[in-house]
Amino acid sequence: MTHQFDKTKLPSRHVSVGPERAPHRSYYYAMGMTEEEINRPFVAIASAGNDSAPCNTTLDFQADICRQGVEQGGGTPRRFNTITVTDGIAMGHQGMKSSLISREVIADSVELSVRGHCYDALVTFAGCDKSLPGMMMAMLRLNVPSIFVYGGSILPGRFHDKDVTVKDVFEIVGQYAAGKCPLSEVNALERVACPGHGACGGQYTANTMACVGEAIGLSLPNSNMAPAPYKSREEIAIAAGRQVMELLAKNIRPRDICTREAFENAARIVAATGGSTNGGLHLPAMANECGIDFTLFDVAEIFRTTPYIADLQPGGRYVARDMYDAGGVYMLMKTLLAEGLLHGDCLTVTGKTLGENIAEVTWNPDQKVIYDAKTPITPTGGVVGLRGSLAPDGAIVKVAGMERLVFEGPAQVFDCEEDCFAAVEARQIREGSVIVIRYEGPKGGPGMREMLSTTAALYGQGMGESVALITDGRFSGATRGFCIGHVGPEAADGGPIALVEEGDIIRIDAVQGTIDLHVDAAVLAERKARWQPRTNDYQAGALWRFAQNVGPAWQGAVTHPGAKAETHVYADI
Ligand SMILES: CC[C@H](C)C(=O)C(=O)O
Ligand SMILES: [Mg+2]
Repeated sequence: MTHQFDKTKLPSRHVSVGPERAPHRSYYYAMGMTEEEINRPFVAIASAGNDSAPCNTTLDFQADICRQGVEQGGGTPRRFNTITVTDGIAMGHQGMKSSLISREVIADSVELSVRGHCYDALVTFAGCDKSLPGMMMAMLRLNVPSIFVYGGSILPGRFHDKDVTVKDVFEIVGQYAAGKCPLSEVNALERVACPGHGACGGQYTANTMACVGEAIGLSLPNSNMAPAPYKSREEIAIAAGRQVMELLAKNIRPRDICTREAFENAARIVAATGGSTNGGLHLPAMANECGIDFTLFDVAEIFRTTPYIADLQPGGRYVARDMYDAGGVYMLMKTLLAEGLLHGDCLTVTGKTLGENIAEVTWNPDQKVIYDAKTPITPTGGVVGLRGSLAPDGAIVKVAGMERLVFEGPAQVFDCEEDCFAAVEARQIREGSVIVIRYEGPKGGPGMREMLSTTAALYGQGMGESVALITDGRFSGATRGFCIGHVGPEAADGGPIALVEEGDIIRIDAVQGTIDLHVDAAVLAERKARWQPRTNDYQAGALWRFAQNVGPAWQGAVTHPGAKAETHVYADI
């Protein structure tokens, strides 16, 4: 329905109302706008569309179509774009240091564009790991009526009669290095693994955060998991435009939706789907935007009591397309709500509660992807938080689909990912080792790299269950094996991980949730006294600036940790 708005009460009055704004209006007339359009609310449509990767290539199309919905609802759409850094292409080299930093840049650039032009509402479109949380962070920071739309997953490729994703390509690199397959096989797979537009096709970071968008209430029900090539994405984009006008009319804002309970719902979905460990970073970062204290430890507490119920890759069998066809996030939430594992009374962008939205979903007993929460794949443990003498500030591990949950072994230590990857390629990693990759934290890297190239190569070599890997860096959503990330305090801050030496015994227990370094306190104190901080290779520019401001991983590795809600709003609303 078309709403009527009193423009003099909206932020956009500063750029469109009164004689002193004649110069501003002349710009709008220059762009072909009518007087009537200038007198309507201005709705920002932020797209992370660009040519960097298939994750982003449909976003501008969807964002353009969203204009129709905004207009139907009585608003004037204003499009703009953000940058992205696409992990699949940034992976395995120094480029990955830009990845997490791009989350902050995306949030900041949406913030600045909305503030600068006094937009009244916001619809965001994103398709890749950091752009999803970056957009949602901006929505929470600005707190104007907003909706988040994911561009959709890629469809799976077919190879030797099996559904494949880019994860398989990362892993075949290890198989090739181990002499287990010819180069022709690698080259054949790389040509078919990604058959078109859309974000990485398993329950990796983009799809995990897309599920979070629905669970936390910032996205329309069952909107995000529709694959990028599906025609229904057009209707979803239009519906988002129309609905944001409803939110503006009803004055429903992201912080009315994203309460602490909503964050708990989102954390449940990460663990229930065996989702990306990045969920343990992005949820605290999003909570920080609205002054809610929801750290890695709060996320871990929810993980501890969440059944693992979605048989999705990388730990399980199915791809994101199958999840959508099975009924999507709302089907998953229906069974969790029935078991009392979700807060049904949280508000969502439909203007109704999560429980009311879920009531409209019928459970599909014929699908095989989503288990009934009464009979889960495993009672807990899609993703697990850890803490102990090696990680007093916590750590995280994905155990979905893993047999072995306790690992003890001698450390093999590397001071950067490249050194470890070279050792993997040269087959110098010893079975039973706990590989340590350090100085890769938020500050130390800087940028807290994801290490899929290394973990997938290990997996591809068949070492997935016979080594463990710990780091103050991160992992991609496609990483599998006993890989522990976000170890804090990070090495650059002189955390215990900086003090580990070759052969030290490390024990990780993902059942108890512990990670310990078995070295005498006196020995550690002596090592600590000798420890010297290092400089990294980035002493200027965006990476340097990030390193100056970034907080610890347990708080989401944000550049303004401990933000207070009241000091952190779009001033004029
Ligand atoms: C395939 C994995 C993807 C590129 C990624 O980085 C993530 O899911 O985090
Ligand atoms: Mg990633």
